[in-house]
Amino acid sequence: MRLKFTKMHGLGNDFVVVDGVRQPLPENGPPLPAEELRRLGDRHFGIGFDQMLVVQPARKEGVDFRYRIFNSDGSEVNQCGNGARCFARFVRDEELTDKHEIRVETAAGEMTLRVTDDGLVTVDMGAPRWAPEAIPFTAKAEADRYFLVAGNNGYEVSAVGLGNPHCVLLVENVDNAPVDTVGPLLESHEQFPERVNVGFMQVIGRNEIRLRVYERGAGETLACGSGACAAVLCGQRLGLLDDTVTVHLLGGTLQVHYPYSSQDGHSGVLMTGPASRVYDGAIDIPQPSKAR
Ligand SMILES: N[C@H](CCC[C@H](N)C(=O)O)C(=O)O
Repeated sequence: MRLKFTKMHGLGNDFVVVDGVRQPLPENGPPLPAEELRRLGDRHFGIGFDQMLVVQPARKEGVDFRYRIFNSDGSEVNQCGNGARCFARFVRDEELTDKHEIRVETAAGEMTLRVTDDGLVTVDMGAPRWAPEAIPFTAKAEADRYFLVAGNNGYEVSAVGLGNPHCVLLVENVDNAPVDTVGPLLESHEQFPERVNVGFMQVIGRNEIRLRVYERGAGETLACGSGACAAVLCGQRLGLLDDTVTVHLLGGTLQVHYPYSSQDGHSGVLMTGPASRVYDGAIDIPQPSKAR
């Protein structure tokens, strides 16, 4: 099978976007066998990506599309902030829609994406989930801070869900934060039954932070949209941040705003940033051997 794809990125968090509207892809489950998806995600043996995004036709009223997200380790996940922006740009570039406001169904629920004339995209990431079981996270009770023991050390973290789980640590300076060591340690911490994205946040002021993220299923990325929202939410909960925050990531800057309330009383986290297209490609995928 020849698979057409588009390489995109949101501040260097990079994606292979596959069009499941005009290509025959499975409606559920991975678009490819997991080992093939991991091979394509490999930056030496494949195309290389942090996540694969699968764009699919809407399957219910009130939404324009559905899209699904696969980490480079093959795991399917429910949320990707940078991916949502690239999805919105993709469907407009491909003339699959001419809307500026796009409703999309994801495994985390429905989201509204707004594409503005300056090429930026604002994503309503939905309301934060603080209850441990909704993150999911194992804890006796919901709290502003949790103390995790990992290896021979203890770590104070905040935890929040945005359709995907996040924990956030405060650091003095992201430049020397222990992302490579503490990131993987906490990513697979037993109190996060579905693993977790780990954010290292340096507070510059009440409207500005620096952030690095060790992503679940992908390792450290140059940017993490849901991670940026999670860090702002945790910083607000700790009384350190105001409603609108500029988030400086390795790959660039996002604007995060919370709370806002739409006409129907919905209150979600708004994230605004760019979405970049790099190139279009096609690759031959071995057909799974037919069962004899
Ligand atoms: N690694 C994440 C998915 C991608 C999120 C990130 N790329 C973003 O922009 O939000 C997870 O396993 O939940």
